[in-house]
Amino acid sequence: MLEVKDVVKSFKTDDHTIKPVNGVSFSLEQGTFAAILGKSGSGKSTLLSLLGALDKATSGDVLVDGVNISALPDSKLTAYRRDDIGFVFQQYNLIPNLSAKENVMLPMEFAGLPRAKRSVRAAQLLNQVELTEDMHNRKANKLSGGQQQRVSIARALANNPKLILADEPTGNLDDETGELIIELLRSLCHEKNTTILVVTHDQALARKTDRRFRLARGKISEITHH
Ligand SMILES: Nc1ncnc2c1ncn2[C@@H]1O[C@H](COP(=O)(O)OP(=O)(O)OP(=O)(O)O)[C@@H](O)[C@H]1O
Repeated sequence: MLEVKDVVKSFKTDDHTIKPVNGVSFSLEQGTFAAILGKSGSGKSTLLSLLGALDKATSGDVLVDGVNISALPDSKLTAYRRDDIGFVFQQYNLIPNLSAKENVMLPMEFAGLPRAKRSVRAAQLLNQVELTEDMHNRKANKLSGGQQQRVSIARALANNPKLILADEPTGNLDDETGELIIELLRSLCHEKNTTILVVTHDQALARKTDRRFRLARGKISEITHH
């Protein structure tokens, strides 16, 4: 469902051009839990932003379910980001003074789902990520890190995306909470057949994935299957 073909991203600085992503190709089948690993500066976040259409590749193609997102006009990219991709961030990026449920309802509102349906679906998703009901109406800034990450995963699932992209989802959590979040992502992947790609330094997280891609200086240096 994801095909990345010879993708390059270059930036011009004052006196030279740098290529944080320099000819990356790989593919992922639907329902795969995959990780991108690599040292700091190896190009992981840049690659993730290309896959999520937060930035445009300089050359190469990114196909999601057969649609080449590198060729989509800007007007269609907004809909792609909203409908086809779920984002999970290290810092959760919730709206602090909205409740857990309101945070999850927000992307559904952008997608035009009627209010009553948004409310029911948000509650279902929060139950799915095992956030207890007494937390649903609690403001995001009154939740623990692990609880906030659960809300952010529920929000990522809101519009039933084809692909979830997660940048260091356990980076701000203690080991035990991180472990629970890893298990949650893994079960979502395998039970709901969602494709999840995480960028991580967390070895415990990487060990739980089905496929790992190691980046070094903007290129894939190693692929591991499990
Ligand atoms: N907009 C930009 N302009 C110029 N250089 C950039 C830009 N974005 C990223 N880079 C450079 O590209 C390289 C790769 O950055 P990237 O953030 O993708 O690495 P990373 O592997 O995610 O690192 P980390 O693990 O530290 O987050 C770095 O040297 C960075 O400085």
